[in-house]
Amino acid sequence: MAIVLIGPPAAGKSKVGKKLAKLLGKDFIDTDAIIVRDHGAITDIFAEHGEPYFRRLERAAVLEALAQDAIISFGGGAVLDEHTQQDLKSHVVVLLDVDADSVEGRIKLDGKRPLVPDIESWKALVAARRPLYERLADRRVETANRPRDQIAQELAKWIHSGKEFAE
Ligand SMILES: Nc1ncnc2c1ncn2[C@@H]1O[C@H](COP(=O)(O)OP(=O)(O)OP(=O)(O)O)[C@@H](O)[C@H]1O
Ligand SMILES: O=C(O)C1=C[C@@H](O)[C@@H](O)[C@H](O)C1
Ligand SMILES: [Mg+2]
Repeated sequence: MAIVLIGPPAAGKSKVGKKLAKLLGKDFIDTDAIIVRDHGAITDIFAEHGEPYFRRLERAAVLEALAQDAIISFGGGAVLDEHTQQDLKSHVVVLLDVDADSVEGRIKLDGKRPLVPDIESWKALVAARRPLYERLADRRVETANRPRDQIAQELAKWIHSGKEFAE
């Protein structure tokens, strides 16, 4: 069984996932990184082939990742796939959440997300996805104004306690 981090773009899934894996002594897998490894930069894939093609590559990356007993950070939209939604039922799913005001600075920093070039598009995209993120998650963690180390430690404690199986 894997521990899967889902949530809005720039919520901190990749950064926190890496730290959590280290704390738990598990492998870390990032579905965006699998796609980049096999197919090149995400912005290029979107520009050359469009979103539906990207989502097919993403579904393959999700399958590769979920086959392993690891900490897995999903790309922000990986949960849109209905097969992936079904698959997540047999894994521990954590929603890393963040509000628009707190994410604004993070988004501006890199400009690497083709679907969220600015904060207005982030808001619209996250509003549309929020019910899905919340439905799939076993636990929700607020990341605004909290250091990544603290978030990773809180999650590691929760996993160690075994409570994720009872809740
Ligand atoms: N708790 C935090 N506090 C402040 N900044 C953060 C925090 N978590 C992440 N960041 C910053 O936000 C940016 C996005 O983080 P990260 O890449 O981990 O997000 P993500 O959820 O994986 O996004 P994506 O959906 O695009 O993969 C990075 O610049 C990171 O340094
Ligand atoms: O939220 C999204 O749909 C995306 C988030 C990123 O992690 C990448 O997977 C890509 O930019 C798409
Ligand atoms: Mg990421």
